[in-house]
Amino acid sequence: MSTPPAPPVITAADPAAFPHSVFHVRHPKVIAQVKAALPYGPEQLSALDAFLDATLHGTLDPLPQDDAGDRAQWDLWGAPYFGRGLRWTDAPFLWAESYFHRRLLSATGYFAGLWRGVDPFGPMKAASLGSAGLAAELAQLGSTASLSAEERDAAALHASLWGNRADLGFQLVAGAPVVPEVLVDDGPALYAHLDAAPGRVNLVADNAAEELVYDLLLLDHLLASGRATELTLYLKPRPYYVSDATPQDFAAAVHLLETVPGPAADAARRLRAACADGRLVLVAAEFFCAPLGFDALPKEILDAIATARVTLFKGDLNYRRLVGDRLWPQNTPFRTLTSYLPGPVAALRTYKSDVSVGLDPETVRALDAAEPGWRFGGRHAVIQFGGAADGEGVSGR
Ligand SMILES: O=P(O)(O)OC[C@H]1O[C@](O)(CO)[C@@H](O)[C@@H]1O
Repeated sequence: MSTPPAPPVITAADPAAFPHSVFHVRHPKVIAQVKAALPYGPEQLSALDAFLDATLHGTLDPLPQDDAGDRAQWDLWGAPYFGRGLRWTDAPFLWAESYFHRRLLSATGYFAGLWRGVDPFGPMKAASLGSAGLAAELAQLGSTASLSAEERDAAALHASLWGNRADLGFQLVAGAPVVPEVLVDDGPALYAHLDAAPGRVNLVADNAAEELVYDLLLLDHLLASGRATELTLYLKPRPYYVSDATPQDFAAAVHLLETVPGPAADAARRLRAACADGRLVLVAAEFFCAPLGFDALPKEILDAIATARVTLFKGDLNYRRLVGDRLWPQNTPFRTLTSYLPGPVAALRTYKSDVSVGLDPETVRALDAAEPGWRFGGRHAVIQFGGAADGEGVSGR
């Protein structure tokens, strides 16, 4: 059994590296967009300005008093960083980005007063869900009827994969749409695994709106084709990372599907029926808004992974939490890094950050030479299937 030591955790401290730009380029845009999205009053607007200033020029301090009830929890999570004169970019990138999004909610008044419970990203999500492009794509779904069964399988998986490019935070800095490239496609192995024995499929969702619509179509495809006997969809209990999907976003996505006659509305009808009879269960787990890797998953989610036929993890952030937010040698096997989980897992991930595993060195060399920055552009993706735990692991995750 090989147990290579874990490489250092990624931080945003290096001004020349990508994570630093998330704090210094992307976050100012996110806050400007939030300020413009809703008619906030002076209190929220100045809290947002002060918060941005603190993340750019200040040091890490405890959560302000608000009504969320998680201050003691954050004091524990933040103990290594709070009150030590550390800049936001000095803490682990995964931790600091998560704390950024938690503090952003406080600044908008999400936990108390008039703006309590109002999603600061709601208008952006609604615009994405209501886009003419998405409506046109959904109206064309009937054209997949002419595809072979294998092509339909691949189409459902790849639509869910590339739906991840529609992450609204990412679009603030992404360039024009580009030709996508899948570097690893374990889709056929994943379907073969499900064909060998159907069972419950868990999907850990990422973004709302367009991405969630295609995730729902994938779940419907798995249920309708008999691969999944039951489904569990993991959502965020509250807004997080700009466009992450909440139960309210789930309802909005089902509603949109219902409005497009044909295959989209048919899928919505089946999904509603599955919700009604308990074959599709939604879970909005607090853990998914925690600044932690999945090696800290609580027992109930680990049990759900152990008893599922497969658990699908969507998107870049879930990928970082799954394999560990570290600069792994890129040929480290995905299976090795996910073997700490008690059941089969697969990742559907477009590249939006440094972490990269499961690639052969020749592919990496060619990508680095042809397109420096390929790991941040959202043009490359992987579908990686980890199979069941095989006892191989990495120390120090
Ligand atoms: O919505 P996704 O695919 O999880 O992407 C979120 C990603 O965007 C970033 O915030 C910036 O690229 C990453 O740090 C994060 O992992």
